[in-house]
Amino acid sequence: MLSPGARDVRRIPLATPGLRVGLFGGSFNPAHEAHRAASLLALHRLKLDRVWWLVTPGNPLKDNRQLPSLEERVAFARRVANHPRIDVTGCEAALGVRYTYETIDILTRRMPQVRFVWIMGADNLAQFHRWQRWRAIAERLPMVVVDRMGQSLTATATPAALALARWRIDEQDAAALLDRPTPSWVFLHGLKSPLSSTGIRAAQRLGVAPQGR
Ligand SMILES: Nc1ncnc2c1ncn2[C@@H]1O[C@H](COP(=O)(O)OP(=O)(O)OP(=O)(O)O)[C@@H](O)[C@H]1O
Ligand SMILES: O=C(O)c1ccc[n+]([C@@H]2O[C@H](COP(=O)([O-])O)[C@@H](O)[C@H]2O)c1
Repeated sequence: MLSPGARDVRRIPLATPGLRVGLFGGSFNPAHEAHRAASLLALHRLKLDRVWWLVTPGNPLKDNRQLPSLEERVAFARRVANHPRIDVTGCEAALGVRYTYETIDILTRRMPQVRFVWIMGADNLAQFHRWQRWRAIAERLPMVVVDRMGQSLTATATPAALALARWRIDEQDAAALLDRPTPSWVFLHGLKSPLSSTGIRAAQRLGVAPQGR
């Protein structure tokens, strides 16, 4: 049986009909300022009401043996997010899903009046063709890709980006993304943070300050 605290960690945030919600999935091992900055960039440029950080029980493409518990990652992510429009949840664990297609399938069915958009960093666009049912994800909801240091030029030349290229809209039309039929996606420039969880974990092991802090 789950403790009351664990239930809170896994709860789906509340959303009223018509709300514009960005879904930002991640390992958050640990959460850092670039996650917050990417969320705020998407919030402002797409005129979202909220961003939900979906702390994954385990990225299906990563080795998760060293992954801290969901409870620890959510608790720390909440401290980093610290924003009235960002909700942090481990609800994928409660829903019993790990693949993003399953997550969005459940959320869009349960909340048909909520207008969801998937948010990811440019490194994930470069891997997107390896995700389960990635084409179906692009058909189910609009997507926003946030630039990431070292990925600006290469990410848009990767298999999924090329396959979806004709549905990419101009960045200056980003605020209209949620009003368009899917597939539809936008690449947002304006964030070039070198922060990564990998770098933070390495810095913690070495006892030095992470790059970008
Ligand atoms: N510096 C950054 N700039 C833009 N997007 C980022 C940045 N860091 C993380 N993201 C995005 O945030 C989401 C969650 O990322 P994640 O929790 O894996 O952090 P990470 O820093 O990429 O971790 P790791 O180094 O362990 O892969 C992903 O979509 C990722 O692309
Ligand atoms: O659905 C998939 O096949 C899939 C494959 C790789 C990553 N994802 C999702 O991508 C998000 C980013 O993961 P990460 O580990 O890069 O932070 C997170 O929500 C993962 O569940 C999803």
